[in-house]
Amino acid sequence: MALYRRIPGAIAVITLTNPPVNALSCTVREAIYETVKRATADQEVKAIVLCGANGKFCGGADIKEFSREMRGPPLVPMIDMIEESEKPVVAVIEGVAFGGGLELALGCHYRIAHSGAQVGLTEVTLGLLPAAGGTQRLPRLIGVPAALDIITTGRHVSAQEAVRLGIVDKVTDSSAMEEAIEFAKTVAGEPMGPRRLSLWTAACPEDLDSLLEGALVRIRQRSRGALAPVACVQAVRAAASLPFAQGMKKEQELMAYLFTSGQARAMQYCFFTQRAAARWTTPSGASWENTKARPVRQAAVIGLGTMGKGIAVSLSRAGIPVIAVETEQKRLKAGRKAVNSMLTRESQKRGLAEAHLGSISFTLDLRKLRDTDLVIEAVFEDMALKKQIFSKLSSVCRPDALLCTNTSGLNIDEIASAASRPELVVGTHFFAPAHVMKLLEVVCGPRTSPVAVATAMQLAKRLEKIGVVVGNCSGFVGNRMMRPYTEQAYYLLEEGARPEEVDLVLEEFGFAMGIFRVMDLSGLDVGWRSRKELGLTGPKLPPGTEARSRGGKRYSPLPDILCESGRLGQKTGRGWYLYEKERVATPDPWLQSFLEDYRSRFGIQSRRVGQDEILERCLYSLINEGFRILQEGIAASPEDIDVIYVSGYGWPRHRGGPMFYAWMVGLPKVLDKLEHYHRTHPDIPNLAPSSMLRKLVARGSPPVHQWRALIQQHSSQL
Ligand SMILES: CC(C)(COP(=O)(O)OP(=O)(O)OC[C@H]1O[C@@H](n2cnc3c(N)ncnc32)[C@H](O)[C@@H]1OP(=O)(O)O)[C@@H](O)C(=O)NCCC(=O)NCCSC(=O)CC(=O)CCCCCCCCCCCCC(=O)O
Ligand SMILES: NC(=O)C1=CN([C@@H]2O[C@H](COP(=O)(O)OP(=O)(O)OC[C@H]3O[C@@H](n4cnc5c(N)ncnc54)[C@H](O)[C@@H]3O)[C@@H](O)[C@H]2O)C=CC1
Repeated sequence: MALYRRIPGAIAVITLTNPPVNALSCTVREAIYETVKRATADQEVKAIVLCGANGKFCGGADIKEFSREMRGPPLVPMIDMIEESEKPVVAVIEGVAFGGGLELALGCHYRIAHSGAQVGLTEVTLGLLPAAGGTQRLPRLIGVPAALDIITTGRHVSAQEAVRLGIVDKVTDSSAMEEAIEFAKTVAGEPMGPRRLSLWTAACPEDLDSLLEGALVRIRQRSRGALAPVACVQAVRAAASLPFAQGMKKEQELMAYLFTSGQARAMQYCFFTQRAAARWTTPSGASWENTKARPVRQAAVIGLGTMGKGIAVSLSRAGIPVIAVETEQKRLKAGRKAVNSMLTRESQKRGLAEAHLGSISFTLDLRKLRDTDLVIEAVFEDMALKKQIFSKLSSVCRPDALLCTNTSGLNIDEIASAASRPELVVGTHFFAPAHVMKLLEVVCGPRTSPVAVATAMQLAKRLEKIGVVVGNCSGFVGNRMMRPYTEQAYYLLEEGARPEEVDLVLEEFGFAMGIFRVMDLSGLDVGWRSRKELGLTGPKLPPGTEARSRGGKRYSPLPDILCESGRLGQKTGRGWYLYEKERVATPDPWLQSFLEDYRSRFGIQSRRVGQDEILERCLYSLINEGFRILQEGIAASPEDIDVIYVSGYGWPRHRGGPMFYAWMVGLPKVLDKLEHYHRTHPDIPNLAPSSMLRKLVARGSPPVHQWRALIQQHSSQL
């Protein structure tokens, strides 16, 4: 709702009141209409101040209403009514003004913000565009280039930047409300015509076409295949070239197109599932509601390699003092140098004084960890080494210290068996680069206590990451699902495809990089080491093992052969691609002839593999593994799997995540295709459709949010 009150000085104050973010629900819109009409009709009122309750102006339209039939007064005429008011309307922006919230403020004649506030037209992140006049008013207010950037990225703009750009008229460190009231008194009675943005003309550069073309290029790089940012560019073009009314018409047409698109549905699904992941539960009844996290006042990181460095930076950035441990002086020195320069870059980027960062001390002595509340181990992926460290930690650390491992797939329970308090051992699987990537898989072993889960999830929140609780199995959720996906990619090469063909299909789907480019970037030796560890290749492989079969199942030795010949990816200048210029992947003629020789050596008839087959075999095998994970209770819900893929593996947000995508495609189609590919390749067992998929199809393919009820009938590993 919106509360109305009169205060001395002939001011009416209208307060949006819809916790937690004062979203513009049907009731709120009705109340705004009514209160603005009341204020404009009241002869005693000379100016109107519009604010939000509880220190937040407005989080925009009520996203929950998008999936229902629209009721109540629409936003556009409501904002027009405010703009047309003869009495000045001053918006008080505290907390946030996002999406429809900022559009509402743009309809007001003045905007006064608190210095801690943020504004933004965030609709593009929900698969939409700012369709309450935002695409037309913002370019008129701040010019086309700056508006184009804000509208197509949906980025959050600080109050300081907002005043610099002219989005708000004034920023204050003290009470924005008081400032706005005083200001309103000074402008009461002035003509409001010049303050109506709909009457302005957008300042437009001469080279408008090249500006818009440049934006489209960046959009294709950032989010290939996404409809909303492209529609945003079209709407801004309308603002630059058409009168306001015609621009508004274009905005509405584009919105109608986006609103009913599967992409908008997928992105709104992502918005809610990301938040739902924090509400974890385990079948034992433990949950985020009934389990208190332990306070973390000091943390430690063991190992300052690729991951440890980023983890230490993340902790420090959250204001947590860190002790970083290495094995030898040289590595410690290198780690310290790298961490310090990352922190300097961070503080420059965020405009933070270094004093706001948690201090980091560096040591070779594990005994220095006696007072830490939480330790994160990030040493080599080696079970014996990890067990040795956990055993030492048990004797060095306080008995209640939480012991976390960053293993990317080893058995948490086996690691915990080396600790004296296995219930305080939990997996905290960060993703590279750890100070950038948002995902944190919180891996719960059979003996992990609820308090350990709660503390790790609380840590995720403090580090501004998205924590998702998963069960203990080889590769957990994310990496386990990657295995069948990468295997299919190798098999496709064996059968006749080229790496660049596979990558192109995946990039057209929306991944920022195809799988072969990803492997080249992270290093082919990562998977090679793990295959050697598993005895699939290398010295542990029993003599006489067939080259293309392991345990009666198909196996591709292609990546092993590449590694054996020193092709480890970007770092060696060649892998699946050639890198003559740093980081620029070019198809390698050597690889092409190597693949031809390989096929003829093994009598494989090369064929043209179609784009549909590439996409279906890669994605459906990954999705099928997701169904198995659900069936085994390794993930609590399909939504959790989707959050993991969108926030940790570059799955395009506008496709919702693998499980949501499967539902959008149609579960019967996914089942059909898997059956077909499994018939064609009976030696690839993970193409056999999982029983969970069959069950869902048999139940009529219910929407994703109903799967959880079916899954609960299965055992859970959480
Ligand atoms: C605001 C935040 C920054 C707050 O963050 P934080 O404090 O961290 O809290 P959260 O955990 O994120 O949120 C708390 C809680 O609130 C819920 N929530 C947040 N925002 C909203 C919202 N806007 N609506 C509903 N609920 C919201 C959130 O889900 C949490 O609850 P939980 O899920 O239960 O845990 C942060 O929340 C944030 O960033 N929020 C989103 C801000 C945003 O993106 N806003 C934009 C919304 S879209 C918008 O405003 C669009 C428009 O204005 C356009 C309007 C035009 C509409 C016209 C429709 C015309 C259609 C024509 C089509 C015709 C089709 C046909 O022909 O049929
Ligand atoms: N590299 C990646 O992309 C990811 C790795 N992981 C996991 O994170 C862990 C670390 O991986 P990386 O950082 O890539 O390894 P890395 O090889 O880059 O670094 C490991 C570091 O640990 C140090 N170390 C080894 N033994 C030690 C000991 N006893 N005490 C203190 N330090 C010791 C080494 O000196 C080295 O600096 C592994 O378990 C890995 O599986 C998880 C997610 C992603």
